[in-house]
Amino acid sequence: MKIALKNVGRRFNKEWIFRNLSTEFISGNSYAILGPNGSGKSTLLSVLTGSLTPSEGQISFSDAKDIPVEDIYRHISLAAPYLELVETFTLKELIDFHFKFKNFAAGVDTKSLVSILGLEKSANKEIKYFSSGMKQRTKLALACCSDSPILFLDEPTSNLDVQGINWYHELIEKFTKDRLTIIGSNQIQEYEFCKEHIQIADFKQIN
Ligand SMILES: Nc1ncnc2c1ncn2[C@@H]1O[C@H](COP(=O)(O)OP(=O)(O)OP(=O)(O)O)[C@@H](O)[C@H]1O
Repeated sequence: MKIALKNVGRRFNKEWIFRNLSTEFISGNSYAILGPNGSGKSTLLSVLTGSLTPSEGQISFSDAKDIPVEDIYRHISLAAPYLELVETFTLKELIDFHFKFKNFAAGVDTKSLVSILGLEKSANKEIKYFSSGMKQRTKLALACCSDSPILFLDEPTSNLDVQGINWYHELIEKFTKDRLTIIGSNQIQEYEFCKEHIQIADFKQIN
């Protein structure tokens, strides 16, 4: 799986968030998109997931052959602060719902996913009663335990305590092999395993 960008830029009104970004994201590698609050990490992630169109330049998705942008969602899993869970579902119902649209990663099923989460006692609890850390773990586990070849994680450790951050590292270790993993972050503990770094500031232009 490959995502290729050629001179890609995105602006909102007259403000360029980034410009002249040419790079490739390739399966088997992990990439960190870095920058302070408001620099454009989520904007670039939205372009890479195909949910936001570049204002200039070209983006292409390919596996053995080209994948049209309107189909790329089939190949992607995403966990992000702006993605809401269905609050009226219990954890088990949420897992069943999610995996109507995605397949489980090898060796995972509903029971083992609840166990990976360490939330056996909350399997029948509605998501609206989950703490913010429990919700964040759930988002990460749903994304990581899906069999999609591309994994996007935006601010993956938000709301996680030290124990939760260690749990995140184990999840990454177990479920990112051979995938294309892209992390939007400004915290080292979220992306220290990523060999490739993209600093949004390197693609800023003064208006
Ligand atoms: N739909 C939009 N319309 C106008 N401006 C927007 C829109 N979305 C984002 N922006 C602007 O783009 C810039 C980058 O925002 P973005 O959310 O990508 O940053 P970020 O690096 O992810 O920030 P954070 O670390 O705080 O999540 C900000 O100035 C933001 O106000």
